[in-house]
Amino acid sequence: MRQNTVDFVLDQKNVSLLEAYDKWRNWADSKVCCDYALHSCVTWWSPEVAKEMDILCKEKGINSFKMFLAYKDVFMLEDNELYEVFKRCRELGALGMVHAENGHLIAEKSSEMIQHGITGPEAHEMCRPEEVEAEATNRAITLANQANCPLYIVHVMSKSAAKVVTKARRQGKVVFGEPIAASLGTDGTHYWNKCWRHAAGHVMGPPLRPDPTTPGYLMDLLANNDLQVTGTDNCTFNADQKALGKDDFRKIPNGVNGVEDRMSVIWEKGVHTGKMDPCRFVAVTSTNAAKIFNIYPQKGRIAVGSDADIVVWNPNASRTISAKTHHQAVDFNIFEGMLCHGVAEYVMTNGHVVLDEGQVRVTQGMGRFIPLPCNSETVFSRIRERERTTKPCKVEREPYDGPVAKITATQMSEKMIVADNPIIPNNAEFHGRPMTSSGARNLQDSTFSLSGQQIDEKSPRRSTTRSLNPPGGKSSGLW
Ligand SMILES: NC(=O)NCCC(=O)O
Ligand SMILES: [Zn+2]
Repeated sequence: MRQNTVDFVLDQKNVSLLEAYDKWRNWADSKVCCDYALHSCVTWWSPEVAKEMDILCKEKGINSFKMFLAYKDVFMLEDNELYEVFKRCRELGALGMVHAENGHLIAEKSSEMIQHGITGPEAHEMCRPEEVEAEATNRAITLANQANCPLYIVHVMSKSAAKVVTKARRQGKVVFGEPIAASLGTDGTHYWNKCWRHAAGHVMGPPLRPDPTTPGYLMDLLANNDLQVTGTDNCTFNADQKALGKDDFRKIPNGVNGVEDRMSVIWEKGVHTGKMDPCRFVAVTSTNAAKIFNIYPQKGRIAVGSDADIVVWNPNASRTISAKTHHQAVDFNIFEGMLCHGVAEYVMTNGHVVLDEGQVRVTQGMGRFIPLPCNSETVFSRIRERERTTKPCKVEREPYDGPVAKITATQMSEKMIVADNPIIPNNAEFHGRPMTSSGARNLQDSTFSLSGQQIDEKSPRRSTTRSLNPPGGKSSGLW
């Protein structure tokens, strides 16, 4: 087995993607203790971003871009922007990745929580329940599919979102789902813990789910290839940093640990429970990621010619996870107290032993940046075929040579007036489609509206409203 890492380059909105990339490389290159690669995040859209994506792919070793449907006004893209980014990814042979939550809805519901006086970490989950994740997952899949762009859903946290990914894959969509150590190893009941620090320590987006059967369910899907890869979204904050949100859950920084314990948690909950065999464990922790991110067999395989990044795993040993003994620079561990069967006894990176019977022996800077080439076969072979077979094709026909109506702007606006209705001078509010040529309602339109004023609301004599434009049209119409 082997383990490497891929971090996210995520800077402020409107910062150049190339500058952000350089910043990350400068931070990492002299410090990394194992090989690493990078994903780039796209949090704004412009022709400049499109150009930079090209450079990142062709010259900088980036082959995947993460976009956010959450974090309104900060990182969130609108649907039209996301669609543009997906099209660009497809052109470049890069993988689209999405943080799937409905940012608009979260913003509304967060304010409602505060208005109700619910300011603690439990509100973090309540204002972004499962369906908020599932809706955005479905939307991301739809937009990616329409752009013929392969998609990777990062941090799948709920049964509902996992079901959406599963269904889409069964429909033949090119989508991959990544549950993480957190969603496979623990649950969102912790948000209701009486200790604020404990509850806040679990805050991440999308949140852990209060349904305690969630981790087992996600593991079942992972074992059976409905989900394919495990990540961590490792992003840790100490208690004093989480405390920025002590009076307002919206200010608690999002993120939890995972990278150190990922293998243990997945072995414990996946292999030790009999849900998956050791080969599947290697696939979901290593090989599948290497294939999707196009670095197989250099990584993800133990073979002559592959990098000597090897974990020697003892399935008979056990350990208990604790913040007191972990190696991460954070004072909290979401897996605190979890007994894990299966322990990494030795770890080699590039042929060097870096974990020796539990002792970490690393040298800063010994890892390398590994460029990830575009056009992964695992990801793009189906996409390329679809490009060819699903190209839009026009119908060849003789041009229409009959009469064409002439209509002035005034005539058009007259036609758009609903006569005889004093409170609704212009019915455009209620109709997405124009009136028919005779002035009647377009029957493909609906007068049903989910919100706001209804077309017949407050109408004093609804049943007797006279219509000058009956369905079927007037005989004195335009024609
Ligand atoms: N998942 C999480 O809460 N980490 C912070 C950044 C992100 O949302 O991806
Ligand atoms: Zn995210």
